[in-house]
Amino acid sequence: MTKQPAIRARHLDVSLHGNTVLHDLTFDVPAGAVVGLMGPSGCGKTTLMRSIVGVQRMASGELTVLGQRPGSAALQHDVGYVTQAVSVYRELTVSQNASYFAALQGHSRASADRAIAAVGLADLAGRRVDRLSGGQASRASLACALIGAPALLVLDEPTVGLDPVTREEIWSHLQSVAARGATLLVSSHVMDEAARCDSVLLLRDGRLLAHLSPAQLLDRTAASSYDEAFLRLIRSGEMP
Ligand SMILES: Nc1ncnc2c1ncn2[C@@H]1O[C@H](COP(=O)(O)OP(=O)(O)OP(=O)(O)O)[C@@H](O)[C@H]1O
Repeated sequence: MTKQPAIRARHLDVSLHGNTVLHDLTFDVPAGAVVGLMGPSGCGKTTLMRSIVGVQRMASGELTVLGQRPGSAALQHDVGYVTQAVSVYRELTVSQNASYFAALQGHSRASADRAIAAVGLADLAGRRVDRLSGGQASRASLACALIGAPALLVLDEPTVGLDPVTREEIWSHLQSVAARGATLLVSSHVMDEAARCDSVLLLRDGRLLAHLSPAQLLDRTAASSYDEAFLRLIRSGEMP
């Protein structure tokens, strides 16, 4: 039996203040996959993520998340979302933040501790977020989204502005979350991060250019790097 996709979009249009910013998007994110969401600044990545987590109204088309309407009460504990900005309380410690988010969702202190350990912050659990580095603070946000082991994690540029070593660490945490069976949708500007994903959704000007595996991306564009592959796709504007 084929599992239902974690995210299913059909002819999805989304408008912001009268401007259509997502046009006719049709794609599936398979359950258990790590899917990258990539495209130039302003192409609509954040808007698509906000639609998926149910904080952005769609104009037309269909969008289902774990078989439900985005943002429905049934999904409350099943979807984790990490925005671009660090979304934890800076004046609280990592542990206080995680315990607070756990309590809000009716989860135990132990689940908060597990989430902190899962992002490698156990040693810094007692430190205030405003006394952490940027990468550590990003991991603190990620820990809060991991509490309760949501089935779908939507992460808006979790590695933006981070050095390659910290990016590697974050990806290794994400990969261990995926290994547990969660579905991950992760946006990024760094095309090399396509290699970390099972497949990549490429957006340009609010339209889906392609949904390919990393190997297909290189093959079909005859490019030697993900940057080059992406530029070729963007410039051709055509499905490979
Ligand atoms: N409040 C708004 N009203 C009208 N248009 C908006 C509004 N907010 C964003 N937009 C436009 O919607 C488009 C998509 O924006 P979005 O933030 O989703 O892009 P993005 O791909 O996430 O960009 P970035 O990579 O820079 O974060 C952009 O062209 C932006 O100018």
